[in-house]
Parts: sequence; C-alpha cells; structure tokens
Amino acid sequence: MFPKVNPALTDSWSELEEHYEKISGEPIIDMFKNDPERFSKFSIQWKEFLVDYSKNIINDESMSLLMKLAKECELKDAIEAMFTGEKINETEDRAVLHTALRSNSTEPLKVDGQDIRPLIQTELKKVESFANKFHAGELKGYSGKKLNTIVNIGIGGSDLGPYMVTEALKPYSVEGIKAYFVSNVDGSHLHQVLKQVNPEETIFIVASKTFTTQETMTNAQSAKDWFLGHAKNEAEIAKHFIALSTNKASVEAFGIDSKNMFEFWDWVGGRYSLWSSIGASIALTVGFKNFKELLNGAEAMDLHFRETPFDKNLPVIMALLGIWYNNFFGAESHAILPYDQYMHRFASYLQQGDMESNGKFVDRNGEPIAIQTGPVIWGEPGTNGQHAFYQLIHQGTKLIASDFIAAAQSQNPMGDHHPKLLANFFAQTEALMKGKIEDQVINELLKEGKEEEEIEALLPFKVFEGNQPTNSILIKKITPFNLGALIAMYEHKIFVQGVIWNVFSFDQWGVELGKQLAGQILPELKGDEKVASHDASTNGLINQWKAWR
Ligand SMILES: O=P(O)(O)OC[C@H]1O[C@](O)(CO)[C@@H](O)[C@@H]1O
Repeated sequence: MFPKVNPALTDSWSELEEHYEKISGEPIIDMFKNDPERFSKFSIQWKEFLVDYSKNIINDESMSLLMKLAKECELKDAIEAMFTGEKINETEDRAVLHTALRSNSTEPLKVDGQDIRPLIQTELKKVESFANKFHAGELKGYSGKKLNTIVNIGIGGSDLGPYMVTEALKPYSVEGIKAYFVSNVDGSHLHQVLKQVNPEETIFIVASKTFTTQETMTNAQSAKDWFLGHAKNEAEIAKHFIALSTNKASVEAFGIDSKNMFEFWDWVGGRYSLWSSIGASIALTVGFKNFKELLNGAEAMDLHFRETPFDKNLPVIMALLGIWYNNFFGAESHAILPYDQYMHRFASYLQQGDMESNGKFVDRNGEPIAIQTGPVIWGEPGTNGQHAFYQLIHQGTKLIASDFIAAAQSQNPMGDHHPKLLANFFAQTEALMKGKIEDQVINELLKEGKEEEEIEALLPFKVFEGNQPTNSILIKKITPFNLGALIAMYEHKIFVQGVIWNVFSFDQWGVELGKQLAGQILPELKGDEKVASHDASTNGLINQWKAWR
C-alpha cells in the first residue's frame, strides 16, 4: 500500500504557503506580458484535446512546487496501487478497478486470486449481444411488438453516469430508440415517465449495485405493478425487466431471473460504474459500438495518466491546480461550465463523482484533517450560466476557479450559432482574467457622454479586478471516444486529489446516516398520532405534515 502522508507536513506544503504570499496578488495578465512562452508552457495538446491552464495564478515555481507535493505524497505509487488492484478502498476492504472495465489488456489482473479480465469480457459480450438484438428488433414484448423504449431505474451512480452520457451523446442515439431515466423516489418522476411509454414496447432496467437502495426498489416495484396491470401475467416480466447489479440474490427475490441480470463487482464504485454493466442503458441508447468507443477513450486517458510524467499529465495538473486554490487561496468551490447543451448533466454527474469521493474530514490514518478537502462542485452549461450566476464570479467576493469546456465542432451546425457560442466561451475566460480597469471604464463612460460627476459615482461599480482563474478544455468534437477520455480525466483528477489530501476517496459512509434516519421515520408517518421521538424541529415538521396531508 502507498504511504499515508500528511500533506501539510511536507516541505512542499510550507514552500507553497510562502510562495502563495508572493504570487497571490499578481495579475495573470501581467504574467502573460512578462512571459511570451506562457501559453505554450501552460497548455497541453493531447489527442483531440487542448487543455489550456495558462489563465491560472501560477508561474514556473508554483508548478514545480505542486509537482514536488505530488512526489512527496507518493502519487506514483498510489497510481500503481489503484491500477494493479491493491485494496486501496481500505474501509470496505475493496480494490478500485473501474480502469479494468475499459482496458483492452489481456494480461491477468487478479482480485482475491481470480483473474477479473475474463469476467469483464463475458459481461461486456452479454451487453453487446443484448444491445444488438434490441437494435435489430429481435426483442419482442408480451404482445409481440418490438421493444424500442428503455426506462432506467436507478439513483446516484446508477443514474447520473448513464443519464449524463446518453444526454451528452444524444446525436449518436440509435434511431427509433427512446430512453428515460427515473431516479427520484418522488412518485412524480416515475409518473411522468410512465405517461410517455407503451408497456408493450418498454424494457425496464433496474440499475442498482446493492439492489437495496430504497428509491430504486420503490420505483422498480411501482414500475412492475404498473407493467403487470397491463401485461396481466407475471411470466412476461422476463421479457420486460432486466437488472444491473452485484447482488444476484436480491435480483431474484425481486422477481427478475438471473438470466436477465448483467453483473458487476464490488471493486467497481457506484460513482465509477458507468463503464460496467451499469452502462447497459448507454449501449441500448447509442449502440454498443459507441459504448465501446466511450470505453476506449477512457482507456486512452488511463494510459496517459499512468504513463505520462506529472508535468505533462492532464489529470495530475488539473488536480494540483484544484489543490492550489482549495488549500492555499481558500477557494471553497469549483465550477464546471460546459459550453455544450448536450452536456447539461455533466456538472451534476461530477458533483457525485467529486463530492462523494473527497467530501471527507478524516484522513487515511483515521485522524481529523486540519486542512480543507473536497470542494463544492457546481455548474451549468454556458451560455445559460452567464445570464444567471456569472455576475458573482466576475464581481463577487469569492475566488472561484472554473473549468470551461467546449467542442470545436458543433453536433448541429446551424447558422452562426456555434461561432457565437464559442465567442462567449473564449470571451468569458478572458474577461474573468482581465476584469475591467478604471481607465477603460472612464473611456467607455466618456464615449456615452457622461459628465465627470456621474463617472465618479459609477466608477466603483463598473470596475472589477478580474484574476479569476480558469482552465479551458477545448475538444475537437464530443465523440464517444472524447467523452470517455474527458470523464476519465476527471475521475483521475479526483483520485489524485484524494491521494494528496490523504483521504479514502472510494467509500461514502456519510450518506448512510440520512438513509438510517429516513428508515426510522417512515413507520412513524403512519397513523395520526403526534410524533414526539425527535428534536422539536423534526417533530414539528412531521406533525404539521400529518395535519396537512
Ligand atoms: O447502485 P446503488 O446500490 O442503488 O446505489 C446508488 C447510490 O447510492 C450511494 O450509495 C449513495 O447513497 C451511491 O454511492 C450510489 O451510487
């Protein structure tokens, strides 16, 4: 196992603290003026990606200290430990091998003495053959009609990944296939979907690693009841319900034959599972070939991450920049801003990926952590976000580091929409860096014919400092391959940050408490008696609900 290093005790940490004092007030724009090589130095072109991180508050020294931090935290060993299947998820005694799901290597990779490569290939082939039959119209429902609609029922990692990808790859959807995703236990979610589908043509995909998640099991049961209300025959479930899970016994207990189950394993974390059978809804929507391309793109990023020196390594650089702002500038959040409408779920997907992984306050030794760990992840597609929350990034009191993501080629070229979208993508990072200086504002106001007094009054509101750091990720096109690589880049960024903060990134004990309490409260909601077993606030809310329901 790689060593459990407290990052705050490394030499590089104190050197970075000192360095921060020197550099934090320096305008990025001046750094460009002083260094003509800055863009080529702080940008990386990799396959069809251009990652430009030159608009950050960094110089050569910042980067070399951050690289030193990665070395002092034994990042290289940590990467190898993950890829080779060491049980780095110690609190659950599990290996972390989502990378194996997309690997084309045939070299044996053992977990508990068993080579997992054949297991992965068998399930992948199962998904392939099922998807091919579905698209060939060979799968028929209870009335003999072809199946052409999928309803994925899952939540968290069993929803966010497949939903985000099927949305991002909508232009690659197989013609005639409709896909819906139901996650919320709020009955309205399932209701709205069931209103739109024909039971004779629908496959319900019950996606749950544990097959015990309350929301998913409730939605699956209601979907089954609805389906049986139409099909009238339990035997027809076999044609219309499949399960994606690690838990065969619960799948069978629910009434789905294990022949209709696509398996995955406990060494695949829920939020890293879209590459496994959980991706079946992706294969059914965009076709198996595109799903495989997605896996290939992720594998290409895995190889880049594993083999490239840190100073040219995309996930490592992205992670270190995040640490720079999170731990030295005191930034509390990180914005994900895709200039791509199809990627409207990307920030939500990364919220789980990042916040469930690195939202930890205890280190790998079980000691409380004295430094900040995972940031708040948020975002929306541009340009919509520009008309909503960018004001705060431009002129608020917080430092917010952002990732701007855009595709050079549009999926739907239409008039000058794409140049306009991209003009905004380019303009925003420039504006965030430059801000607006007094002279510029005065000139503008003079041109508008304002008097000196008016100018003086308006000046403080119109000037802003800029120096908000951004990364720009320009991708030639959002193909399945490139999307796979992009997702994998963020997965590895999260991993690197977890290693440096010395947290266990692959468990999520914190989410259990709310689940436990909801389990206790549910029976108390029956009947009209007042509840008095909680704190006054919770009792008050429950009792008012009882009065109003
Ligand atoms: O796939 P499952 O077992 O239904 O779990 C769904 C989600 O619930 C969580 O355990 C958190 O509540 C996630 O980690 C997971 O992705």
